[in-house]
Amino acid sequence: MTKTVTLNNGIEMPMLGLGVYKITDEEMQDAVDAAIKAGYRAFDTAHFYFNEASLGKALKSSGVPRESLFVTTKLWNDDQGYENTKKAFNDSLEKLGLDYIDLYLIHWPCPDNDLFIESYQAMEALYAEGKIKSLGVANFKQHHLEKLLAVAKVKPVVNQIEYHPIFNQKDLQAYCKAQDILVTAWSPLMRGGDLFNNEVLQSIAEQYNKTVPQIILRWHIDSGRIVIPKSRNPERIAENYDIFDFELNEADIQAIDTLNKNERQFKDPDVVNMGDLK
Ligand SMILES: NC(=O)C1=CN([C@@H]2O[C@H](COP(=O)(O)OP(=O)(O)OC[C@H]3O[C@@H](n4cnc5c(N)ncnc54)[C@H](OP(=O)(O)O)[C@@H]3O)[C@@H](O)[C@H]2O)C=CC1
Ligand SMILES: O=C1CO[C@H](CO)[C@@H](O)[C@@H]1O
Repeated sequence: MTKTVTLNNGIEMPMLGLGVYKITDEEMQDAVDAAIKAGYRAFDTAHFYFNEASLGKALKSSGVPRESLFVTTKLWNDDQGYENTKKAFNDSLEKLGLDYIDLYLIHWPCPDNDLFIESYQAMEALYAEGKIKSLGVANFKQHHLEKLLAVAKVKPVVNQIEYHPIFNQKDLQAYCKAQDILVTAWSPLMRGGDLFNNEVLQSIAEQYNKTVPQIILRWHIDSGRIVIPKSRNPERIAENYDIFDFELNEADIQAIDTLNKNERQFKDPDVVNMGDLK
């Protein structure tokens, strides 16, 4: 049974969802079927992933009632600005085949265009119309949030940021917590690879009779972060969900915290601008 968390607007959000970046249209139906079967009800996509239509189609064919699903999508950098945001949102809504989005995020703050306030104001208008149930941001550093919070009428519920054992953003999470904003960890598994061979993680995994990815995901959840691991593989999708029958003790959480090297795997949000990442 998924653990949920209550957002600052009273809405319940699952703490584990399926990230679908790089899941192709051809792979989507099997991935969604496997996820629904395992118990996932939350899905994280973006205009930038170019798979909103196949995600929407797969969710529809799952037969799960709309009110039991939690769908997140994101405003792409090139679509920032008041009118552009409304247009981009409606486009995402149509592609997903939905009549509302559970959580809509500004994907990157984009310091060069300084449009995120305007974009957010358009999102507030869509929120008032009931087309977006919760508003949020992604890749916002503290200074971006301060600027937004100074004018926002509706508080963002989450900030979705890069977070994994090698890049631990504890200070930003603490700032978000003080503002009643939750952190969602993107690349929660650091996209796998060498991290899975880490000896500290392997020894904790043995102790709990779990796999390293399961330990990392549990570390996030036990530290108060929502997670959206991506997998296209049905076995790994199920494995990543099978983490609700144990909790890490404080010593193990701290041992994983000490793996931090402050190394982003991706660009600093202060240098990601409109037109980047095409
Ligand atoms: N807001 C933002 O700017 C960003 C948001 N995101 C969101 O976060 C989600 C997750 O992040 P992502 O960058 O995809 O990286 P993840 O940390 O979720 O890692 C995904 C990779 O790990 C592999 N993997 C997943 N589970 C396992 C497992 N149990 N055992 C072994 N390998 C595994 C997957 O391979 P396989 O598929 O073959 O199983 C894939 O290669 C994205 O899909 C997206 O929704 C991501 C980046 C930026
Ligand atoms: O959501 C995303 C998926 O990952 C990309 C990096 O590989 C990011 O640029 C983007 O923000």
